[in-house]
Amino acid sequence: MLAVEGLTVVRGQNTVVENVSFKICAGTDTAIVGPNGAGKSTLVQAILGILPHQSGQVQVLGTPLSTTGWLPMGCRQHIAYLPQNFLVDRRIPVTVGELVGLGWGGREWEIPWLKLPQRRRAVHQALARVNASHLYHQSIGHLSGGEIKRVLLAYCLVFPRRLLILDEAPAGLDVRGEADFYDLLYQLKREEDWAILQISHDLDMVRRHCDQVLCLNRRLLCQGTPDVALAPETLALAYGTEFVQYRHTH
Ligand SMILES: Nc1ncnc2c1ncn2[C@@H]1O[C@H](COP(=O)(O)OP(=O)(O)OP(=O)(O)O)[C@@H](O)[C@H]1O
Repeated sequence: MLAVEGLTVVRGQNTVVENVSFKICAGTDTAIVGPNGAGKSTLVQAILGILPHQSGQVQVLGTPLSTTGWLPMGCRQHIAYLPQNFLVDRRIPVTVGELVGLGWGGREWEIPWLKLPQRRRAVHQALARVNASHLYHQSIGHLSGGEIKRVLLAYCLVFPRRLLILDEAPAGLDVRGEADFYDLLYQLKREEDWAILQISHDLDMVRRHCDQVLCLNRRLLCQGTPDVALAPETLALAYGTEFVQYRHTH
């Protein structure tokens, strides 16, 4: 689904991601962990083509991403991305139904109203999956932080895609919302074969839910199953020995 080979990304004067290589397959959930400033968001943004990369290769579904971040539309539409923060002018007069509907679209150019009933049905289904049907007519300016997260997730799900990239996605969700969120991710990977790549600081969640872990601190320190990649030695490399001792004594 995604192949990254020797990826290096420079921001300003600094190399913040260096020579990173990994692959992710359909039907799996991969976590990127590492301390603040480790380059996790930068790595994801380079994979998405939001940031250019200086060297290395990224292939999405076998199609190469250019160094400037260009990917053919037919391939890009298989990727859904939920960012860490969603900054929007709350005065924009857009309803939840309209926002989620923007994520629905076919490959080719179409007359917008041609498939209106299909789009409406898809929007309702996506909102139902994230328990947000009641927000359909709500203006996006009136949503709480957790509600915005649910609506953005519906935006990702409204069209069938294959790769879901999440940057600390459940932050802001309540306890029930978080549990539902991980159930939904499990469903997407098991029943619909989505590949999931998620940045997380919640190591316990990563142990419970993820199949593969990438431990990053500018370079990839370790990759493997949670048991391997979150072993005390790797955590000590990433976060320092004091942190690992602290976790052991609590
Ligand atoms: N716009 C920018 N220009 C230059 N350097 C930047 C920019 N944004 C981030 N950086 C630097 O890039 C490095 C990696 O940042 P990044 O946001 O990718 O880390 P992160 O692992 O996602 O951190 P966190 O866990 O805190 O979200 C940091 O040293 C940061 O200061």
